[in-house]
Amino acid sequence: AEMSPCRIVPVGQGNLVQPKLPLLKVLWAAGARGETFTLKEVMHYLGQYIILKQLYDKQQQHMVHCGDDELGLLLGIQSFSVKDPSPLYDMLRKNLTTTAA
Ligand SMILES: C[C@@H](c1ccc(Cl)cc1)n1cnc(-c2ccccc2)c1-c1c(C(=O)NCCN2CCN(C3CCCCC3)CC2)[nH]c2cc(Cl)ccc12
Repeated sequence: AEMSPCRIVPVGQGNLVQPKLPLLKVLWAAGARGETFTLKEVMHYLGQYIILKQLYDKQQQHMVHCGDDELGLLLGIQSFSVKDPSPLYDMLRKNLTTTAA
Protein backbone atom coordinates (compact mmCIF):
# COMPACT_ATOMS: atom_id res chain seq x y z
CA ALA A 1 0.00 0.00 0.00
CA GLU A 2 1.33 3.35 -0.95
CA MET A 3 2.11 5.33 2.20
CA SER A 4 0.49 8.73 2.06
CA PRO A 5 2.63 10.76 4.44
CA CYS A 6 0.93 13.96 3.37
CA ARG A 7 -0.40 14.48 6.90
CA ILE A 8 3.11 14.90 8.33
CA VAL A 9 3.41 18.61 7.65
CA PRO A 10 0.66 21.07 6.69
CA VAL A 11 1.54 21.40 3.02
CA GLY A 12 0.79 24.56 1.13
CA GLN A 13 -0.45 24.75 -2.46
CA GLY A 14 2.99 23.96 -3.85
CA ASN A 15 3.19 20.84 -1.69
CA LEU A 16 6.88 21.63 -1.35
CA VAL A 17 8.89 21.06 1.82
CA GLN A 18 12.32 22.31 2.78
CA PRO A 19 14.45 19.71 4.60
CA LYS A 20 16.76 20.98 7.35
CA LEU A 21 20.48 20.60 6.59
CA PRO A 22 21.15 17.17 8.20
CA LEU A 23 18.24 15.62 6.25
CA LEU A 24 19.16 17.60 3.13
CA LYS A 25 22.66 16.05 3.18
CA VAL A 26 21.12 12.55 3.29
CA LEU A 27 18.88 13.35 0.32
CA TRP A 28 21.84 14.81 -1.60
CA ALA A 29 23.83 11.63 -0.87
CA ALA A 30 20.99 9.74 -2.58
CA GLY A 31 21.22 11.92 -5.67
CA ALA A 32 18.71 14.66 -4.85
CA ARG A 33 19.35 18.15 -6.25
CA GLY A 34 18.21 21.49 -4.85
CA GLU A 35 16.66 22.36 -1.48
CA THR A 36 12.88 21.97 -1.84
CA PHE A 37 11.04 18.76 -2.61
CA THR A 38 7.61 17.18 -2.57
CA LEU A 39 7.03 14.68 0.24
CA LYS A 40 6.99 11.93 -2.38
CA GLU A 41 10.47 12.95 -3.53
CA VAL A 42 11.75 13.01 0.07
CA MET A 43 10.46 9.45 0.60
CA HIS A 44 11.88 8.31 -2.73
CA TYR A 45 15.37 9.66 -1.98
CA LEU A 46 15.34 8.25 1.56
CA GLY A 47 14.50 4.85 0.05
CA GLN A 48 17.32 5.23 -2.45
CA TYR A 49 19.69 6.22 0.35
CA ILE A 50 18.84 3.07 2.30
CA ILE A 51 19.46 0.93 -0.77
CA LEU A 52 22.66 2.74 -1.83
CA LYS A 53 24.15 2.45 1.65
CA GLN A 54 22.88 -1.12 2.03
CA LEU A 55 21.13 -0.28 5.31
CA TYR A 56 18.32 -2.77 4.78
CA ASP A 57 18.59 -6.34 6.08
CA LYS A 58 19.32 -8.68 3.19
CA GLN A 59 17.39 -11.50 4.87
CA GLN A 60 14.48 -9.42 6.18
CA GLN A 61 14.24 -6.67 3.60
CA HIS A 62 11.64 -4.67 5.52
CA MET A 63 14.15 -4.12 8.36
CA VAL A 64 16.47 -1.10 8.17
CA HIS A 65 19.59 -1.02 10.38
CA CYS A 66 20.73 2.61 10.54
CA GLY A 67 22.49 2.66 13.94
CA ASP A 68 25.93 3.45 12.49
CA ASP A 69 24.67 5.87 9.88
CA GLU A 70 23.68 9.54 9.57
CA LEU A 71 20.12 8.30 9.08
CA GLY A 72 20.20 6.63 12.49
CA LEU A 73 21.36 9.91 14.07
CA LEU A 74 18.46 11.72 12.37
CA LEU A 75 15.93 9.09 13.45
CA GLY A 76 17.45 8.60 16.90
CA ILE A 77 17.09 4.81 16.57
CA GLN A 78 19.25 1.81 15.63
CA SER A 79 16.75 -0.05 13.45
CA PHE A 80 13.21 0.18 12.21
CA SER A 81 10.78 -1.73 10.05
CA VAL A 82 9.38 -0.12 6.92
CA LYS A 83 6.07 -1.60 8.12
CA ASP A 84 6.04 0.82 11.08
CA PRO A 85 6.95 4.24 9.69
CA SER A 86 6.12 6.19 12.86
CA PRO A 87 9.79 6.95 13.75
CA LEU A 88 10.21 8.21 10.22
CA TYR A 89 7.21 10.53 10.44
CA ASP A 90 8.47 11.89 13.77
CA MET A 91 11.85 12.66 12.17
CA LEU A 92 10.20 14.31 9.14
CA ARG A 93 8.05 16.51 11.39
CA LYS A 94 11.23 17.79 13.01
CA ASN A 95 13.29 18.09 9.84
CA LEU A 96 10.91 19.47 7.24
CA THR A 97 9.60 22.99 7.01
CA THR A 98 6.90 23.94 4.53
CA THR A 99 7.80 26.49 1.87
CA ALA A 100 5.63 29.50 1.17
CA ALA A 101 5.55 28.45 -2.49
C1 LIG B 1 6.39 1.48 0.57
C2 LIG B 1 7.72 2.14 0.81
C3 LIG B 1 7.67 2.97 2.07
C4 LIG B 1 7.69 4.33 1.92
C5 LIG B 1 7.64 5.14 3.05
C6 LIG B 1 7.59 4.56 4.32
CL1 LIG B 1 7.49 5.57 5.71
C7 LIG B 1 7.60 3.18 4.47
C8 LIG B 1 7.65 2.36 3.33
N1 LIG B 1 8.82 1.17 0.95
C9 LIG B 1 8.71 -0.17 0.99
N2 LIG B 1 9.92 -0.72 1.13
C10 LIG B 1 10.81 0.29 1.16
C11 LIG B 1 12.25 0.04 1.27
C12 LIG B 1 12.69 -1.12 1.93
C13 LIG B 1 14.06 -1.39 2.03
C14 LIG B 1 14.98 -0.52 1.44
C15 LIG B 1 14.54 0.64 0.80
C16 LIG B 1 13.17 0.92 0.71
C17 LIG B 1 10.14 1.50 1.05
C18 LIG B 1 10.64 2.87 1.15
C19 LIG B 1 10.67 3.88 0.17
C20 LIG B 1 10.26 3.83 -1.22
O1 LIG B 1 10.30 4.85 -1.92
N3 LIG B 1 9.90 2.66 -1.71
C21 LIG B 1 9.63 2.46 -3.12
C22 LIG B 1 9.38 0.99 -3.38
N4 LIG B 1 10.42 0.17 -2.70
C23 LIG B 1 9.89 -1.16 -2.48
C24 LIG B 1 10.95 -2.02 -1.77
N5 LIG B 1 12.16 -2.09 -2.62
C25 LIG B 1 13.12 -3.12 -2.12
C26 LIG B 1 13.92 -3.70 -3.26
C27 LIG B 1 14.82 -4.84 -2.77
C28 LIG B 1 15.77 -4.37 -1.69
C29 LIG B 1 15.00 -3.74 -0.55
C30 LIG B 1 14.10 -2.60 -1.06
C31 LIG B 1 12.73 -0.72 -2.81
C32 LIG B 1 11.66 0.18 -3.48
N6 LIG B 1 11.17 5.00 0.68
C33 LIG B 1 11.51 4.77 1.98
C34 LIG B 1 12.08 5.63 2.93
C35 LIG B 1 12.33 5.14 4.19
CL2 LIG B 1 13.07 6.16 5.38
C36 LIG B 1 12.03 3.82 4.54
C37 LIG B 1 11.44 2.96 3.60
C38 LIG B 1 11.18 3.45 2.32
